[in-house]
Amino acid sequence: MSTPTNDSDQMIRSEVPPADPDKAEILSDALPWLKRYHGKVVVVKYGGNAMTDDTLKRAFAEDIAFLRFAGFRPVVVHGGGPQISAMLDKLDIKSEFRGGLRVTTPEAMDVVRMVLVGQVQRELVGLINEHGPLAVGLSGEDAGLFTAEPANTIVDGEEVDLGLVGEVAKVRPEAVRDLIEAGRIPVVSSVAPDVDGLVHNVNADTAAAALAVALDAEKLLVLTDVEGLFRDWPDSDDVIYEISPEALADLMPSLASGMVPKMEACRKAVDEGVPRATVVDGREKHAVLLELFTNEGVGTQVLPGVETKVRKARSKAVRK
Ligand SMILES: Nc1ncnc2c1ncn2[C@@H]1O[C@H](COP(=O)(O)OP(=O)(O)O)[C@@H](O)[C@H]1O
Ligand SMILES: CC(=O)N[C@@H](CCC(=O)OP(=O)(O)O)C(=O)O
Repeated sequence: MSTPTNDSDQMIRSEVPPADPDKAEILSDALPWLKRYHGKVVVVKYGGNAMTDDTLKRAFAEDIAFLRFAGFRPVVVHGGGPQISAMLDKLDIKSEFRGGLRVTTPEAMDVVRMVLVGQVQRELVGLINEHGPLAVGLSGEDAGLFTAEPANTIVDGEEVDLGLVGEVAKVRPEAVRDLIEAGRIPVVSSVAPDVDGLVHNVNADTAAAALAVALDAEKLLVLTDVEGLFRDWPDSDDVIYEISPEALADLMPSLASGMVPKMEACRKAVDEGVPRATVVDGREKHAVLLELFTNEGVGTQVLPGVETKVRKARSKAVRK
């Protein structure tokens, strides 16, 4: 029997790529953000328009699992406006939006609840749970999480009756806290009963803001399908990237459609103690990681005591 003279003669040689110092740099740049958010609650609102693409949906679920494994305490509040509209169309039930909110009849409310809780929430929970037994779905109806009161909205100076649309009058966040403490990721649908048990349709941005306040979240992160808040929408390509709640309050009357409840939610969250609320473009893959782990803010950030800052949009605003 011959003895090999050199061990390496019997080794399998494979191609190993050289170490890439740029990757180490990216990881090490994340350190300040890991320190800031370690153990902190971050409420992420996932908008219906940013959840229409399967690849983006999977990347979003991956990002949320990543946050959890990185020591954050993520809580997801999801929307589903386009999915509700598609189902209402299929069932031939008319629906219209006023001031960015869906006028909701009792018939439409059944569909809203079915789509949000039974369809959109289930899908998100499933996608997150591909990364471990993490996500648990609940709605404003569970364990008294939200109590709704009828929402009033003024459009063009007139009060509009929105039917079964609710504002969040009260939050009992204990059920969500229990899940967080157990290491789970709560995934919350924005339907909520009023004091008499009548279920209302709550805009998901509004619900996310109320929950962020009640949980003392470090941040409210809102995903949408635009680069951020455009100034003079849709006629300019200026995106506001930093604004105070007071400056935003002045701007509110000039905002349109879905941006109305969204920016009002961010304003209210910061006004009521959440240190920052940010709207980011959910069409960008891994938008959550980019926003939370890099210096480059990718959207519009609402935080106290700042001057309004504007940048040029990467692409022109498109009217939907
Ligand atoms: N000033 C503005 N800046 C950006 N988008 C605006 C503005 N005003 C109205 N919008 C519209 O608001 C939409 C976002 O609201 P919405 O469709 O409700 O989002 P989501 O489904 O993500 O909650 C944008 O796609 C855009 O069409
Ligand atoms: C009152 C109201 O408008 N409720 C919303 C609830 C879903 C939602 O907010 O979804 P997005 O985040 O995708 O817009 C609706 O019926 O469409």
